[in-house]
Amino acid sequence: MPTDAADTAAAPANPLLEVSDLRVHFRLPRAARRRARRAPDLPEEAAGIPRGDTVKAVDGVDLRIAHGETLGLVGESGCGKTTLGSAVMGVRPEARGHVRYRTAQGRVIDAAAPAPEDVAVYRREVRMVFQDPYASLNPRMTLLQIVGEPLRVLLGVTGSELEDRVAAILARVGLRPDHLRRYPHAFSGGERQRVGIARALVPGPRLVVADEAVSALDVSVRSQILNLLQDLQAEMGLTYLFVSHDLSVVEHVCDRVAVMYLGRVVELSPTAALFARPLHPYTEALISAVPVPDPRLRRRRPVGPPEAAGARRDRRERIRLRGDLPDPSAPPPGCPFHTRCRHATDRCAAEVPPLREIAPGRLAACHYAEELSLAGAP
Ligand SMILES: Nc1ncnc2c1ncn2[C@@H]1O[C@H](COP(=O)(O)OP(=O)(O)OP(=O)(O)O)[C@@H](O)[C@H]1O
Repeated sequence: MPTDAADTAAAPANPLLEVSDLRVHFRLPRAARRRARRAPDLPEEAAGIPRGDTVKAVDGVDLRIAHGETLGLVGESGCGKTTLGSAVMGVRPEARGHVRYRTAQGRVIDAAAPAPEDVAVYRREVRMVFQDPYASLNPRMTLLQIVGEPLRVLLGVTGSELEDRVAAILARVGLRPDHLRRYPHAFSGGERQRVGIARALVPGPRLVVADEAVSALDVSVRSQILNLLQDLQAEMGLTYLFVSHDLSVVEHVCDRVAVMYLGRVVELSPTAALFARPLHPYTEALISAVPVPDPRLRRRRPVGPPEAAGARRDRRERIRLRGDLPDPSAPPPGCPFHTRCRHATDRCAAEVPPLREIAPGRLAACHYAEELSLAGAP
């Protein structure tokens, strides 16, 4: 019998991070609101002009991440992935709800409202790897300054100890430790991303939010960085929230995947199950567009016989999503996906489907998830 998401056994019992009823709503600037009021019945093709006055970038998300797990967060551009990641980092003042993190000492910090003494602990233990290795490194700082800054600011490390620790982490991410005094421009995109990873890991975090961490890299470099992230995870006992629009990458590195659509999680499943048999029509469409896997990527965990997901996907038709992502300031009533869903009925236009447990460990927000899952069985 399906149950509500809040009661489900789909999530780990003692999570490292628990996000509950997280909402990040952005009020649009006044000019955009004026335009919207002047043209309330804009045709769909007049996209780009918001029709509402608020964008619900994240709208009631519940997630739990277990220690040592990699949770993928996927969805089209604009569905709220980055906003959710930044709310987890505690840098979204608009965030409402809870982001509860269990520290190494076993205390719980709410990133949405940390006590003053917890701010530095959170910044040390929860770190971020950014997408763009060019924009995210200050070109006027040396590697020693860039990577050393969190050690200096968060842990008060200085002098030769600072140099030693920076050199050690540079070596660990595959860079030459004697390059301490070089500037970012001397490095390639892949090397810069290694610097970004070193900067994230140097104060000894436990949770890392990787936001499109390999999207800006050449395909050949991408697999090296992903393999590095997986090695570091095993070695340092890291937990990852892995934000990506690239499902082929997510398939290789994640234990579970949360699929977002217009600010909500519409499916949450273990990776192998999600790729073998998606429960939500949106997931099904995203997966049908995934290209053949990159053979250079190591799999984090075996996902069944080699024939499994890839071959099944080859047999599956490519599903073209109708139209673009709706205006996020005026989402459709009922199921937010119904305007693009090939299975939608009148019920979908009227009733919001709750995120509920469809099978053990698997949640979906679709009125017809059970039927679709059976119909889509390979
Ligand atoms: N500061 C902001 N003010 C107003 N709207 C915002 C702001 N930041 C994000 N948004 C809107 O919130 C929605 C979600 O954006 P977000 O960047 O989180 O999506 P995303 O899935 O990460 O997309 P992408 O992959 O393109 O970064 C979008 O409609 C975006 O335009």
